[in-house]
Amino acid sequence: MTSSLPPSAPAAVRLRGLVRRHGDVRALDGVDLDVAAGTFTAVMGPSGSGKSTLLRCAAGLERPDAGSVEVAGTALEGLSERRLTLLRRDRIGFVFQSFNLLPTLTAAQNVALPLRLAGRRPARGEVRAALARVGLAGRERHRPAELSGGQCQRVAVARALIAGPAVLFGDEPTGALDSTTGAEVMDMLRALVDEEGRTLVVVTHDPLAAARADRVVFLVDGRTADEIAAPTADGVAARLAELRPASGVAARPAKPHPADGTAPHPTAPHPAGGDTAGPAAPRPARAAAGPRGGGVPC
Ligand SMILES: Nc1ncnc2c1ncn2[C@@H]1O[C@H](COP(=O)(O)OP(=O)(O)OP(=O)(O)O)[C@@H](O)[C@H]1O
Repeated sequence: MTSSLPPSAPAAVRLRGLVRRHGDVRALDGVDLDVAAGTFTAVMGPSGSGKSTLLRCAAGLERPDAGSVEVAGTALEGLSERRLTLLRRDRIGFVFQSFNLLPTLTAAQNVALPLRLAGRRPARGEVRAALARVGLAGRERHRPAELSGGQCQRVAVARALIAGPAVLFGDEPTGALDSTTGAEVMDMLRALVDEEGRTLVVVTHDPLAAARADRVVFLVDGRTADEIAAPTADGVAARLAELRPASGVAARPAKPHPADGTAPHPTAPHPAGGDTAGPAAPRPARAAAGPRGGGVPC
């Protein structure tokens, strides 16, 4: 199934025939997807259906084995590692389930980091305004350990947006938060689209979170299986239940992750998905200590 836009609509992200293999597993098996600028897309699907892989390929964190990725009109294939790194730094924002803030830096220093890495000194008030925009006015000097989980994710969002990316990707950005805090973060993300015309693509397992999006795209076995426009939580949950294997077991093996000790995932903090060291980025901490509420430090 192809999820495309009318020919006139500008695409912030355009994926064509995306294939990504991990050994024998085809994590992505020919995905076509267009994301219109200024819209909020949620990506859902059973465990192992390829959601994170899709996001990482679209954001230039992983190279697909076949197919093409275009972000804001720039084709990613064929870019050197250096050009890809610069594109990620300047045009792509990424937030992870596990926040990935640098613990020794204040909120303001974390947010300023992508600009510093680009050799730019933040303009006066720029970082303060970015933090205010995500509801953290007055928290500039707090370190991550002095912030709640929801506040940490807000810092991560401010950091991902500070360079003015064309697209903000989020891999289960509320997955480590309790439901109330997660809902507040999703509302904030929704407001970024409505009030600032940002473009968001977010992987989530939560139908309530997905209902904040303009559209939900469902992946099954590495392919787009369906999509719902103007989603409701009930509609999303019902479709998801239909798409899940009857046994309730993941159709394909769940990915290895650090908690299993089965794969050496990199753990270095990754500012705004645009590190200078290359495409590696930490995978989300799936087996985190549990949901984090408003008052629990990150
Ligand atoms: N680094 C990797 N090494 C080996 N296999 C991988 C790797 N990353 C993903 N896979 C495999 O690719 C498939 C898709 O994984 P992916 O993480 O994209 O799925 P997902 O839909 O995000 O899953 P979940 O909802 O559980 O996070 C899975 O079968 C997974 O085991």
